[in-house]
Amino acid sequence: MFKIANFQDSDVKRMLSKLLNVDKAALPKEELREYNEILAYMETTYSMAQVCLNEGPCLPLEPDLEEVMATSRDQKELLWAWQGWRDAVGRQLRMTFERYVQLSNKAAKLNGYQDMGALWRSKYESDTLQEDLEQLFQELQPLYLNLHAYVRRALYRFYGPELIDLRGPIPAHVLGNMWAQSWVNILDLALPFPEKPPEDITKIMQGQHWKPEKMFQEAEKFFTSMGLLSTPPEFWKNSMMERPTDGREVECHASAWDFYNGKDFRIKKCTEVTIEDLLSIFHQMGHIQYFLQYKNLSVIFRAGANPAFEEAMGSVVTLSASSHKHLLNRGLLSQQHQDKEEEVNFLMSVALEKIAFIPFAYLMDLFRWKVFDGTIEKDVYNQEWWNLRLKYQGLCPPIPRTEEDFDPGAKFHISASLPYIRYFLSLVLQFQFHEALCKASGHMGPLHRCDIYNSKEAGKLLEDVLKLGSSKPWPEVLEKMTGETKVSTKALMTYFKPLLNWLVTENVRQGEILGWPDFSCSFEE
Ligand SMILES: C[C@H](NC(=O)O)C(=O)O
Ligand SMILES: [Zn+2]
Repeated sequence: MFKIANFQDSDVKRMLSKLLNVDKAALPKEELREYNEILAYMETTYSMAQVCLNEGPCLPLEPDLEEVMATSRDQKELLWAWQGWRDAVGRQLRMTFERYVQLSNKAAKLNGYQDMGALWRSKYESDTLQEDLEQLFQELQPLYLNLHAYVRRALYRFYGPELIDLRGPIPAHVLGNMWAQSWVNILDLALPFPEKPPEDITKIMQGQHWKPEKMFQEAEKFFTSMGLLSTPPEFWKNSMMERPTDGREVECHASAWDFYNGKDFRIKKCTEVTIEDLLSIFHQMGHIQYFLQYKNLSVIFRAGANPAFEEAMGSVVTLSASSHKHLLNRGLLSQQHQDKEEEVNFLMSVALEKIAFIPFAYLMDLFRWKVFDGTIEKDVYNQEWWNLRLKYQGLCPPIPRTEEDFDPGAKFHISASLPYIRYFLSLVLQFQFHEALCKASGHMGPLHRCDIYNSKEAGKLLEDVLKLGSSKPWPEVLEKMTGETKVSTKALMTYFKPLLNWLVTENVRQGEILGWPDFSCSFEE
């Protein structure tokens, strides 16, 4: 055992403190084997699960069940997919998850942490993390509550009062997504100016015969246009860009991989030719760019400044890539000018993706931290999950749930033991980064019209940050990029200001109630 205090050099001290945490490897051999079996079982159950129609085919999550959740407007069909997925996955994982929690906490204690939640939070090197997160969430609440009330009204217009209570939570199966974490797929029901619908970029991509490889090339071109690094030949040879057709069972949830040899970097994704998948590829390419930029650091520093930085790097590029200016420039839109109303429609589409996500991204680890620290005991896992879904997202299950169910297990990151607070922090950080990079690129005008494509100045600023990996405390890295040492919601609020103004006016006009005072979950008879 070495005493870090005896060392002077700050880099050496930083390295040693990181080396001290060996995570699961601290478990005795037998329990480590059991832990790995448990993780393999949870991930395999998730990736192999299908939901079968009475007569006829069984549907996997990607692309089939996600397609149903995104496009069906028949609430019975939506309920079938929603319930079927939770029966096929969540229910199967419940017992295993209880043992996963025990072994995880044992490993955490062996590394000197109170529980696994404390070990996960330690990656942010802050003893005020939870208070800071709650503060960020409170600042974003008005934006979310206005969006929730507006979308609830839109769903009420379509599904009627027997399904939607204008003073209550929204049933979780009609929001266009299996976990109601992104509502972008019901934009058609919630378009502020329906007489000016946005062009369908997926249709344009398919009309132009886009293929998965071209989507990856398009994302890489964005990074190289800024003077950043291109991917090595191994990337194109070793990546899995489509679901295999040779019968191999794969985990389709997109991911990026660093093989830590300076040459082998890969993305695994079951790509469909859609705008949603194109933006997801930009996100994954952001991970790859981070790997490339820090590949010459000592291996202990080959990570993001904190996990949220890793998620934000791809997402910040996506903010430019999804802008009207960029899509027009890349031939994916034909309509030159966007008037004020079309701009509100555009901001609504971004808000349905990003603002709807806020409470979901926050509660995913609020739930797991409480499970790890024992606040949530195993015989109430599911009701506590839904208490959080009601409190933070204003959602209800579409049908009664019991403790036979384990609905959190139906989300990939819980079956794969992947922490999630990184996505909440990334949501705020990516707008802070976007504002800084847009400024560096010389952008003038509203933040939501900025596109940093081709900007060498923005590329240089990004490169200086990416190269540092996790070799410096993240506040120092944040200051290098933005001049600030604290995560701030200011840039996000600036980006959505025009939409919030419109939403508040619209909700006042409709006499909407913000929130869900009728908090009970009424179930369809
Ligand atoms: C937001 C998160 N993205 C990712 O895993 O790449 C998710 O899909 O839930
Ligand atoms: Zn990611």
